[in-house]
Amino acid sequence: MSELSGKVQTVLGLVDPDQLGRTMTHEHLTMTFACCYFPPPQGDEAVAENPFQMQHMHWLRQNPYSCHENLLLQQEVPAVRDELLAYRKAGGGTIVENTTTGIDRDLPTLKQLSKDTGVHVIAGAGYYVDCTHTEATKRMSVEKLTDIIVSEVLHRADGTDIRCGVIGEIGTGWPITESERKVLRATAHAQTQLGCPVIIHPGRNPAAPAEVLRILQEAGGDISKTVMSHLDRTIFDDGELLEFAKLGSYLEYDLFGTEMLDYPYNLEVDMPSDSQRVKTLAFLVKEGYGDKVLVAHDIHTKNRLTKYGGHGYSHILKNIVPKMLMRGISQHQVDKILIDNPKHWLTFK
Ligand SMILES: CCC(=O)NCCS(=O)(=O)O
Repeated sequence: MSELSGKVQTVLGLVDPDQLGRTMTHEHLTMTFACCYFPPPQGDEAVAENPFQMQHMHWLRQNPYSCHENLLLQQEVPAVRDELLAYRKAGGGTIVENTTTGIDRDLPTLKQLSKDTGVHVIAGAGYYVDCTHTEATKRMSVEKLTDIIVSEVLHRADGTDIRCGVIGEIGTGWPITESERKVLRATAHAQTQLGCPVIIHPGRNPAAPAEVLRILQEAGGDISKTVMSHLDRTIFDDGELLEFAKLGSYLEYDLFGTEMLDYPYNLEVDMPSDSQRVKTLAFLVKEGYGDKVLVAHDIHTKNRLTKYGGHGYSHILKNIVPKMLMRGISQHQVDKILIDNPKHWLTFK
């Protein structure tokens, strides 16, 4: 039995799962999203160049990916520290930090933030989407990729003495590229060796989540210990959602706080409101999937910080939980979503 078995691995070391408390399973505290810059809508080119100030934040709410500065969350460490203190005060205990190779994972900063705030932080191993894979990464064999991922969890990552506690978010697009397929197979092989949690960023197509699970399963991955992220912008039909839920992964609604009329990466997508997200959670609970639901905000741009008028990392605890209760989700079930399900997912086998 490995020393990890029955424990959760944070950036400060191993902890007992009962210590985690309320957990957001998909956040970023420091990263860059420059890889996914999207040109502004025609006619708005000048607006996109406005100084990064409060009076321009209304534009960023609808166009977050069209301003270079907005994509540099790593410039906001002091503001994120304040937000984590507020998160702790609001009853939060743990944050899973999903920044992987390709979007500027910064483990020393995560460690310092955890020390400064008392919030448990769990870091992610592995690789983001194809466009961030280096040529060297693309040339690697599945075996080599597996060794790197295993080492990031078992030994250290990025030349630090810090270990990752989950694999992911592993980035995939649609269609899934060859390099992404290799990383998925390596993820499954590493998970088999480690008995660890895995979290996936699927492509923006309703068929993408199931296809990812198929690849993982074929490579020996443990679907019951795998989280499918971003379902709020990926599967919209209730029937399709139930078909996907049957496959057995965790079901994550992690874009709480985002309202965007034109989702630039796929204009077919109507991004739901928070009220619609809560309705979907209630539906999944009613259908018997209460043990599989997870929630988060996936903060990955500056404008979502409270410093810039955004909802911040405490939005779910402060605003969404009361709404869940109002819509008939019991306190017991809320606790499952915020405490028990993350704890079970994050504990090494
Ligand atoms: C790195 C953050 C991330 O991937 N967030 C998901 C954004 S979206 O695909 O849901 O638009």
